[in-house]
Amino acid sequence: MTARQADLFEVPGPSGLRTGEKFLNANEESAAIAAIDSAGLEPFRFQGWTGNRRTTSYGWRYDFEDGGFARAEPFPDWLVPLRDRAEAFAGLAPGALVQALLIHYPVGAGIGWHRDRPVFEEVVGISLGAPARLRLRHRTGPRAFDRAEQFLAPRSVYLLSGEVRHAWEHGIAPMAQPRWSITFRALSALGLRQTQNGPDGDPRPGRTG
Ligand SMILES: O=C(O)CCC(=O)C(=O)O
Ligand SMILES: [Fe+2]
Repeated sequence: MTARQADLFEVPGPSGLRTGEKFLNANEESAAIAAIDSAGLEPFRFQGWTGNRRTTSYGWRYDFEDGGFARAEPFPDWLVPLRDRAEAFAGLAPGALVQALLIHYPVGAGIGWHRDRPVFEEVVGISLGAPARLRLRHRTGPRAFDRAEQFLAPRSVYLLSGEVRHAWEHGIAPMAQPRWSITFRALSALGLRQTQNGPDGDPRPGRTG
């Protein structure tokens, strides 16, 4: 897949946001949901608080309990072709998306306002199951925000880069139907430094994922 396909388009709002519908077909979506469901996801934990969504990471993981950034299990085989397609969609070099996060949002779960951690640069998400709205906001004053919203069709892909990734926050309101997502991330310059100078002297993250 390339970014030049007819069903990919630039969306209005903050720059750096791009979406593509029909990134997966219905069979691929079912297979991906089944693979996520059997991947041993665990409730997301943040400083003693437990969220409703369930997650697991590959390649690298960011531990929100201890603030640590560490190697995780390598990508499972089923994820590698999706990672390759996500890189092509985003115009990234093969192997750039070194981290994958699987999320299952049961009914009533969402994700609060946040920016992804600064160890990461480009973020490429695949949306599965219920249609969702990616809410976006950018602070313009002490209590004022610019707001935007991006509809995420099932089986679609989105890229967060540049302005929307760095200057805007994103979140998804709790939903009435279950949703699953696959988020791939590239390392930022900070992430590359941290992975080069880790406590165990790890070299740069492997290019095989
Ligand atoms: O489920 C999604 O598509 C968004 C996930 C997300 O924003 C994150 O994990 O940082
Ligand atoms: Fe995020």
